[in-house]
Amino acid sequence: LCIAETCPSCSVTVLSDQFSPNTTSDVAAGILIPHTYPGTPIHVQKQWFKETFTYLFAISNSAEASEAGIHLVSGWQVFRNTPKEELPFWSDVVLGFRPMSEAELQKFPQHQFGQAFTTLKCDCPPYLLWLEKRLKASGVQMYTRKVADLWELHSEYNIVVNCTGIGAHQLVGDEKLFPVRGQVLKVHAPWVKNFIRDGDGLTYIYPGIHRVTLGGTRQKENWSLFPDPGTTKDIFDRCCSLEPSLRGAQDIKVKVGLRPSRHWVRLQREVLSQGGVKLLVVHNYGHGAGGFSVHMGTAKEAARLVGECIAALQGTSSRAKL
Ligand SMILES: Cc1cc2nc3c(=O)[nH]c(=O)nc-3n(C[C@H](O)[C@H](O)[C@H](O)COP(=O)(O)OP(=O)(O)OC[C@H]3O[C@@H](n4cnc5c(N)ncnc54)[C@H](O)[C@@H]3O)c2cc1C
Ligand SMILES: O=C(O)CCC(=O)C(=O)O
Repeated sequence: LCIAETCPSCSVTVLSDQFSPNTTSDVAAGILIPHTYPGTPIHVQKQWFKETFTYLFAISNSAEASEAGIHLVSGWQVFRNTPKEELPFWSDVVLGFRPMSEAELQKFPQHQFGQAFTTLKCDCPPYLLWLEKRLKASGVQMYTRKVADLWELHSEYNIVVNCTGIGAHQLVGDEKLFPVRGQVLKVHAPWVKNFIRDGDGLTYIYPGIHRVTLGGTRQKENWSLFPDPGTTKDIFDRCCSLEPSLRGAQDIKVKVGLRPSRHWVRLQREVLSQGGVKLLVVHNYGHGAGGFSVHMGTAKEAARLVGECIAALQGTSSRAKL
């Protein structure tokens, strides 16, 4: 979408073996709380987060908000022990970040420190459909197709943007990319209005417009997409210990996704070449546990790299497919 919007002369096609609701992004809780990529400078990560926050905040303040599934949510991140770093790098991007008061902490007898703030939350399946609608309105073509090798696209396209998430492990043989399996529950509990996140990152409760997401697990190198019933019970019990009223939650649905994890998001240009023929590639994958929180910032950077590729192509003769 960023490419279609920033480069109207390009003809953009989306190829994917799965669309919503069958992607990792559909499983995400969709909360805007960044995770840290150890291999990326913090100021860059902050910029990605800020751009994403600003973009979604504008949607949350528009008539599109409910169709796009975006809303503000306030809540608490609680810690059993006071963390070394009391101010995360994103604290001045979210709204109203402050330490929790004694009165608020009384709700969490097992925790001794906490942070209160307001952030954005997205119901990912409606958001993805909303994005698809905007893509189609911009004239973008969408086809179901599994790509076995990027090179197979060279005769049809000048530039390939690789946003395949965990699929890049097989597609480009990236050994630095690994799955971190996450299981979550989506429940009906409309009285839960505030988010609660245990600072260890394992247990969280995120109310959305229609359902509340309860999490979670972080299982490195586990490729299983099958829900585990023992894990479902464990997640439910952990969440009920943070918010006992959840015992009354109904219609529990279980989802599993594989976080496309890497020490840094692979956001770079590459030139593939065979027999003197070149294919320009922009990679944008490896967003791990925080892909939703930085999606617009990284998409803008990917679109900028596509702009560089176009400039390079304009200096050559292979412009026919643009
Ligand atoms: C349980 C869980 C909870 C999460 N919660 C949050 C959260 O609250 N906040 C947050 O910021 N992040 C969260 N995340 C992380 C977030 O979901 C990911 O970072 C993000 O979804 C990655 O998006 P993506 O588009 O790169 O990958 P995907 O959503 O997996 O999309 C990749 C697409 O590429 C297609 N594809 C792959 N290989 C090929 C191929 N060879 N040919 C054609 N198409 C291909 C796939 O079909 C898919 O459509 C969560 C993740 C999980 C698992
Ligand atoms: O970490 C969080 O609190 C949000 C959910 C998430 O990003 C995840 O489970 O990976």
